[in-house]
Amino acid sequence: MAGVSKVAPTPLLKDELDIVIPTIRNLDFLEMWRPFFEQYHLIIVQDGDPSKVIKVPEGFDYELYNRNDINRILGPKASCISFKDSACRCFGYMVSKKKYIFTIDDDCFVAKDPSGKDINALEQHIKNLLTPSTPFFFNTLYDPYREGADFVRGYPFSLREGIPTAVSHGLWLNIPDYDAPTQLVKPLERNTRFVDAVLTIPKGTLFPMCGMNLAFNRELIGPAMYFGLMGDGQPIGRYDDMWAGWCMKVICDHLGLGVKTGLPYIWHSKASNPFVNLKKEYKGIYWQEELIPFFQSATLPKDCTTVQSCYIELSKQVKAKLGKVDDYFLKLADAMVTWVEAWDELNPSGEKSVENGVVAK
Ligand SMILES: O=c1ccn([C@@H]2O[C@H](COP(=O)(O)OP(=O)(O)O[C@H]3O[C@@H](CO)[C@H](O)[C@H]3O)[C@@H](O)[C@H]2O)c(=O)[nH]1
Ligand SMILES: [Mn+2]
Repeated sequence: MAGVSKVAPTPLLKDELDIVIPTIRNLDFLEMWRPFFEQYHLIIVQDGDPSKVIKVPEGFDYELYNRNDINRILGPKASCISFKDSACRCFGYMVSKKKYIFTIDDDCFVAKDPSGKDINALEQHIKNLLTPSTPFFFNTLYDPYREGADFVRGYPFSLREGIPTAVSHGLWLNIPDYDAPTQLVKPLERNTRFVDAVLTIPKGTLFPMCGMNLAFNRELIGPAMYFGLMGDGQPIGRYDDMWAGWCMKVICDHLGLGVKTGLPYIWHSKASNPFVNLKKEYKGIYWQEELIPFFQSATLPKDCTTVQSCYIELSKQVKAKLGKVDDYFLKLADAMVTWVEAWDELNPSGEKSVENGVVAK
């Protein structure tokens, strides 16, 4: 029948996906997401003062963890979870028991597509995660698995099966995720450009992963999604998601897992203070000129076949090669090990080998 879509509806995955929200404020923003989120279980990671009561709108199914809970559950290993920084969200990844995670900031709202339709960001992330990635050969018509697109002429048929997708990185309308210097120079700049595309990030290419609107397959890559030590007592902030993205991408490339970026968009409503951000970021702005070459040249041994073993190996290389940049990286390397130990303690199902993107049973 004309006009009837032959495309299967996107599975809800409502019992296989947790939504992780780091927060220091009441979660009124959930009202706007209610049509899309109400069927899902939320994991709220309350940062800052644990005695503050976070109000969650009625009708949502959630568990909430504050700093007292984190300390109680992890004991001394809680030292690897940041305090007074959105990096605390990774505790939610660790305590979840679901296959998929979607994490979103509490100042991110439902965006509209050019037709004026509300964007179900979660549905698009699920589509991205359930369809393969193509990191080995670039498809010029973007996502070949999308309705109305395909592989173009010259695309090797031997590569058209693609590989499993581990991470789906969404974008933001209105306030873009700019660094502090850019925010200072362009305080009024707003992102109004809706680009209707999903791209696989090619193998061997790093990217700046933003934690604001992000989903991933926890079973494939969860142990690598450590949002590095930031915030209280740390010399740097706002590089938690960047650190996770660089470690994750090196491991995904090694294990044959894919990473996508593009749709879905959310509406990012609040620009954090650029001066506060500059104070948090400034060391990272020059450190990253040494960090990026480190990750670009990082190689993992063939016998690293699990995410955990890859991550531990990476932490050793961080300690050996980045300790000279600053003692902070010696502490971060240790925190990476603590994170994996804590992960395995809370997720005793054991390490699983990943061979060419396929998790061993
Ligand atoms: O100490 C804190 C501060 C904030 N949060 C929660 O984290 C997110 C993000 O907070 P906010 O929107 O105020 O900050 P942004 O600068 O826009 O954050 C984005 O930039 C990067 C920071 O690393 C990251 O990609 C985004 O988070 C909100 O949910 C706050 O409630 C916190 O937990 N602790
Ligand atoms: Mn924000």
